[in-house]
Amino acid sequence: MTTRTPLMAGNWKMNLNHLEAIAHVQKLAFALADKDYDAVEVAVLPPFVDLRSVQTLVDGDKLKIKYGAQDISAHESGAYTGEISGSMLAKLKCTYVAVGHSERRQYHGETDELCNAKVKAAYANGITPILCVGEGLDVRKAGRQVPHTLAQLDGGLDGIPADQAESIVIAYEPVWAIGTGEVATPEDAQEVCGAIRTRLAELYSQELADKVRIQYGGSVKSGNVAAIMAQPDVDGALVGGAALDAEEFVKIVRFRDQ
Ligand SMILES: O=C(CO)COP(=O)(O)O
Repeated sequence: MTTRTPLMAGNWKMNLNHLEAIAHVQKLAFALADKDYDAVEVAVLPPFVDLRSVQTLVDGDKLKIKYGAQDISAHESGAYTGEISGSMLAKLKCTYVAVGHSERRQYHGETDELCNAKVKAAYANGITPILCVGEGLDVRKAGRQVPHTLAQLDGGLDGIPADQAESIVIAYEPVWAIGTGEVATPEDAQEVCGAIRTRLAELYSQELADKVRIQYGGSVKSGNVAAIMAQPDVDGALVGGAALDAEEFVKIVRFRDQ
């Protein structure tokens, strides 16, 4: 069985301007020690306008913290007002990019087809996608969370070859648990994360499925992270609100101490 390094990523959403971003990353850098980075990969996903500042700080001080964007254009360049291309993100040395976050699907009508194009755009530029999947409350109430989430997974991975898919990160984020304070139980998280890994094995191979990191996201805090991380198929967390508080995020990174 492959050991997967947990990935704790803070999705800042539309919070923290570039000055606040610098202060926040400095706080994380000050608090986190080499042993934290040995045990866990730590990443932040700031707004686009912060990325240059974060890059300058991380490069200048040789910080071990990784960073990435919250979205990517499906297009490489051209007349797409307001969009940011994968090559621009690669130039800023982004390691990760979130694709298909439920807020993008909900407020910007992003379909599985578009998410798939964005996954391809990320790989074309050497950036690792964090493909976000998960069901809304109506689907959960109907007990259809597994088929719904797996359909999003299939759609996002369509045509992605194994040599790319083996590095993908999947974030299972049940929409009803995002920003609501209502966290999925560890068993809820495991049910769907386990089903995602089984599907990856069907689509590719067991060996590949064992390598892929599957995060849980939705009201993760220092008080609930340990129980969620104890699940066999949960390999990290995609943290929203709690990632805006540096001390709290550091506690989440140190989930084994909680
Ligand atoms: O959407 C999320 C991370 O991408 C989760 O947000 P919260 O942690 O604020 O619920």
